[in-house]
Amino acid sequence: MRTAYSVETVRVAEQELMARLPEGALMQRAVAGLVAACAEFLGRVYGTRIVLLVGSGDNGGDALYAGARLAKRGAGVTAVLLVPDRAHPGGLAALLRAGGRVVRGTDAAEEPLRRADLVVDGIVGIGGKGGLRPDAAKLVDVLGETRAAVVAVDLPSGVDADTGEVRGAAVRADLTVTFGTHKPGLLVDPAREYAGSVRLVDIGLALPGEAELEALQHADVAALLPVPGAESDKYRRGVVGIAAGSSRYPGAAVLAVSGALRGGAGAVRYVGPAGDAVIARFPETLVSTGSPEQAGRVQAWVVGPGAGDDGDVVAAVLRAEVPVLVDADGLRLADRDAVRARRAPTLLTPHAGEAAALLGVPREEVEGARLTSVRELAERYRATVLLKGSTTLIASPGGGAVRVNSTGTGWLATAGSGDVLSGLTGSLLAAGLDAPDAGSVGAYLHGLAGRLAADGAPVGAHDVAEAVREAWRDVMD
Ligand SMILES: NC(=O)C1=CN([C@@H]2O[C@H](COP(=O)(O)OP(=O)(O)OC[C@H]3O[C@@H](n4cnc5c(N)ncnc54)[C@H](O)[C@@H]3O)[C@@H](O)[C@H]2O)[C@@H](O)CC1
Ligand SMILES: [K+]
Repeated sequence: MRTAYSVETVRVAEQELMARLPEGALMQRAVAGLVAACAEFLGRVYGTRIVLLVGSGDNGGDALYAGARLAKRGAGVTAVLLVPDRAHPGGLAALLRAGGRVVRGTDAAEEPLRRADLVVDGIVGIGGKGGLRPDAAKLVDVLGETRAAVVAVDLPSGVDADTGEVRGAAVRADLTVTFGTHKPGLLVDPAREYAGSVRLVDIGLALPGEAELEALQHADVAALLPVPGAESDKYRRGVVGIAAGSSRYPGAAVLAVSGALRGGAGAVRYVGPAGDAVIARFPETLVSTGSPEQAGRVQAWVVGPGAGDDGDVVAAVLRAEVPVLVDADGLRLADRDAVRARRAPTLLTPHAGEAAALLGVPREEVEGARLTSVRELAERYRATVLLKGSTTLIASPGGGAVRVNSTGTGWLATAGSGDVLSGLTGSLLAAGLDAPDAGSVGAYLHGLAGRLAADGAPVGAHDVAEAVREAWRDVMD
């Protein structure tokens, strides 16, 4: 499991560790990792031109000490001091001793930046408050006009470490070298995109059990996937009910069923007006035309994909005392109080546009503040919420770690892809996974399937559904 901790938690852990170590030792651990990453990034240090962007805190101190070590290895190092009289004194002295040079202010930065092989961004780290100040923002603009490679220290300056929000100018890094733990912003868009690839340097922080964010890895998913035992029959493996599709959108039903068949449940029931289309494609589906109550036993329901305006079906499914996944049209039709009153788990799976409609805010607001939005929705609906997107987030009511999925690919932004995810995830619910696990395992497999199916070329949703089995095998390998 990859985890990320909030700034507040990092600060506490740092204090505890610093109290036990000689002064400056922690920073030197961070610096050693930063130097190694820069050297590896450059390939060869001797003769390269490196520019340090140095703010007024310890983030700038890291950059200065790293610059000093790189200068000793033969790099030409220039530090741009944003606030010259507040640059880290020890770091600055070390750089000057090692033969580095210093320029002051943004205007003087232009020429060295244009000639740099590598820029080290030490403007601000976890001490950053609000958007970058005007002189720092100007420096970031100047940097943006150059083609230099950028290594960010701890975080790309200008992104919000705790939320992943980016308000105004921020450094776009090729590599971020982060210390002690990932910060939430490094795993959540839009900030994640500014970080480039991320390298974690262990500085020995002791972190608490519960993280702010958790990202499942292959081994975590493998441990959660339902595997039939010798005693299994279809009911023990779980039966998932799909109430989806309409005469106008029969395809949504077919795709949701295609996802459900690959999610590990023992059988798939379909209820709705698209039964003929479903049975033609998947004859193993148990199809009925009545209401969800009459469909027979299920261990979980999926409702909403392509449902059009059939609010009665959504209401009927919400009355069922089994886990329910609500997607697409179902989100619009679901009564909030009915969702809040449910005793069995509910999983809502909006994309940013649907989440925005539920929250009554513009879509851009959800896209810019994904973590805040998903938490807010989970509280308002007292349900687990899976917010789809380039970094899918899964939050449950009452706080606790938010799951983040990073297997996704831009190729998944294709019609019907969400229907496959809802069927797949509903099947995992029926197989007995709890809502956060079903959501995060579903998103993981779906993202991986999307990557495997796409392999660098466009895909349709049915390709993604078909690749779920390959993704499953890949995880179990
Ligand atoms: N505390 C520790 O034990 C360690 C800290 N380390 C480094 O220290 C950093 C944290 O250092 P600090 O607490 O000094 O904080 P930072 O250096 O991240 O930022 C604080 C400084 O930036 C300025 N600032 C704040 N918001 C700004 C904004 N929006 N625009 C421009 N300037 C802004 C403040 O005036 C302050 O001087 C970490 O990110 C990491 O790089 C590492 O050396 C590892 C050890
Ligand atoms: K930084």
